[in-house]
Amino acid sequence: MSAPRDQHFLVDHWAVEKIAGFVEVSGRRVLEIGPGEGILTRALLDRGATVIAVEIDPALVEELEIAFADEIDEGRLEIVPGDAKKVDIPPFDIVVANLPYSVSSQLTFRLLAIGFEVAVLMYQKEFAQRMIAPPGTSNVGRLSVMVQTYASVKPLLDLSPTSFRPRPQVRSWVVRITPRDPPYPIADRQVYADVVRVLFSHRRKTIRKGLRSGKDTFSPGSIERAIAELPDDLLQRRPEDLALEEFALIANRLAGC
Ligand SMILES: C[S@@+](CC[C@H](N)C(=O)[O-])C[C@H]1O[C@@H](n2cnc3c(N)ncnc32)[C@H](O)[C@@H]1O
Repeated sequence: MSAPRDQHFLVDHWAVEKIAGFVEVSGRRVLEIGPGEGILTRALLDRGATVIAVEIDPALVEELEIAFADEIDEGRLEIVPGDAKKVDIPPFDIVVANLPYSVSSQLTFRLLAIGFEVAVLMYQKEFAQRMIAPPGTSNVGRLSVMVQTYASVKPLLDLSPTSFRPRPQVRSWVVRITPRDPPYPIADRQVYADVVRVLFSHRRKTIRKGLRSGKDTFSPGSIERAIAELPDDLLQRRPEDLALEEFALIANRLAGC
């Protein structure tokens, strides 16, 4: 069984130093989601970062406020109590965090929407593998397409359960996410996100049938117009076989471009 609120704390000091050192944080505003008992927070502060730490557990917030009273007084640490999925987050440059795994997807999408220079994030290994899955492989899905459209992702570290207390049942990967402009023009980002969502919620269907299943999202007229304009060989394939460029092509046709 997993710990409540994904509270698997890092106890491997070698791993903590590696994670804090993957990007230069000195003088930068670093967002940490889920500081827990503060082991990574301490490493980031020691490297000269100003840390904004968002923690959902009120008991941990209280412990952190006592343990880091000096850093808070000096303005080097701001603790934001609340749920990182929805709480207002003060401005930041970089993200470094051992994320709560059960909300990895929602937090990743939220961070990409807010924007950042670079993020070093820990995920469950299988989740990270889905993020980097190339087109045509079984792991590819909404997550991989959306993340790869707006960022490049590089695995940095593979950690075993022994790095944590209590030990999780899964391995963990630390990855670097660097946002970038989409490699292909996207006329309307909301339409693009909707296309990717609709097609992967019918992932066994061909693109033609998947689009026609999206009548709650797109008007029947715009779906038929897009189908008439798209190449037949694309309409016969399945979403997991499409390149990013082809999702952009479909979305641009639906957006009327
Ligand atoms: C995997 S632990 C990491 C703790 C610490 N960073 C470490 O490495 O030891 C995840 C942390 O995220 C917190 N957490 C869980 N869900 C959260 C949420 N929605 N928003 C903010 N913090 C959350 C948990 O209370 C816990 O402290």
